[in-house]
Amino acid sequence: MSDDRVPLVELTEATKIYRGGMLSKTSTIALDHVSLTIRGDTPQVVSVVGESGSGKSTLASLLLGFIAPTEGTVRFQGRDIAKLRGAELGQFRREVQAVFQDPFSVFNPFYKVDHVLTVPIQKFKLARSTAQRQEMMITALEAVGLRPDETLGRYPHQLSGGQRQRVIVARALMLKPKLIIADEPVSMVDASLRATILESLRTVNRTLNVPILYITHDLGTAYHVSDHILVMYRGSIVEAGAVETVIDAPQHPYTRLLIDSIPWPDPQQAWGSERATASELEVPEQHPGCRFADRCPAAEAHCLDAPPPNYLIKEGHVAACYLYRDRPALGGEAFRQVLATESPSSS
Ligand SMILES: Nc1ncnc2c1ncn2[C@@H]1O[C@H](COP(=O)(O)OP(=O)(O)OP(=O)(O)O)[C@@H](O)[C@H]1O
Repeated sequence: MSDDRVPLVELTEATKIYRGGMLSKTSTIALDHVSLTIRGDTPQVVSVVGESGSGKSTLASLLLGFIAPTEGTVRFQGRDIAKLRGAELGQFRREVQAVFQDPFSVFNPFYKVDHVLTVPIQKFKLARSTAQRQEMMITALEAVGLRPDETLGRYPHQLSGGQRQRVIVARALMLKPKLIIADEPVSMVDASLRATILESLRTVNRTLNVPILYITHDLGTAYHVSDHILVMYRGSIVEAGAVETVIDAPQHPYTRLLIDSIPWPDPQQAWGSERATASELEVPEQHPGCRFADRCPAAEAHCLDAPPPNYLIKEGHVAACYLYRDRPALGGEAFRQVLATESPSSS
């Protein structure tokens, strides 16, 4: 039995360092002491946004248990996922479902699309009869807005990219997951199909109360589908809060840069490549302070001394920037609690 008081997911000071190979001495800090809570009792869509290389996919891989943190822990329903084995690991694999960027890679071109649905039904022994199996597939396909008679019995190439991706959402749905991690799920499909896929994820979130972590570099779609947003920059969460608050009143200079660089209202615009006009400050290549200092128009000498803590801008909204040093600084646990607060738009 799950206990609603135990957070669904708890990331505590998670750091991931990728070491270089045999011939390389370099290492990359892909995630730097990230703390995060996702609650199961108030299911939300939480977007993780940031430019390429900011650590979004590393965060997804940690939460899916594909990689282990170099430091810190990732807990699912109170259990350290690095220690799950046997039946517990199997249950975790069923309860945390992934929807990835490229739906085509999940399909075997020689099998009808039914195959991606029947395999998990058999693997997790979800149906007792062929009729029940068929009914499960039909219900799941309908839940994501697909017509079963136009989907089942076809080969992958006979479906559009958007339909294929919705089959993957249907598959995730059949397993009755407790969390869906969608890593760039619409970046490889036509703009015209993106809305339907995101809509199907939103329907799953709303009707089945499944929290969704939506990873994207596209601020436009994040704005439309999510309740909360986490903005990442070089391995750290630099701003977090309810999506309307963060987008309408961004506080961190990096978030402002990103929002200013989008030619709204085009939601397909990739973002993050623009450079801010940095301050006059001389920023050495190595320093222990804010990682955004070299691009930040507001950087001052003290920004280089130590990484900025998370300052509470207002209830449910935090930014890691010394511009707000007169506000309360939150430790890891308090920061996690802020992120776990119910958003006004969820009910
Ligand atoms: N397996 C790996 N080995 C070494 N370095 C890696 C590995 N995976 C990711 N990195 C590095 O870690 C950093 C974060 O990468 P990550 O893929 O998590 O970022 P991202 O925000 O998802 O980027 P994108 O939007 O381009 O997918 C990058 O500097 C990347 O080069």
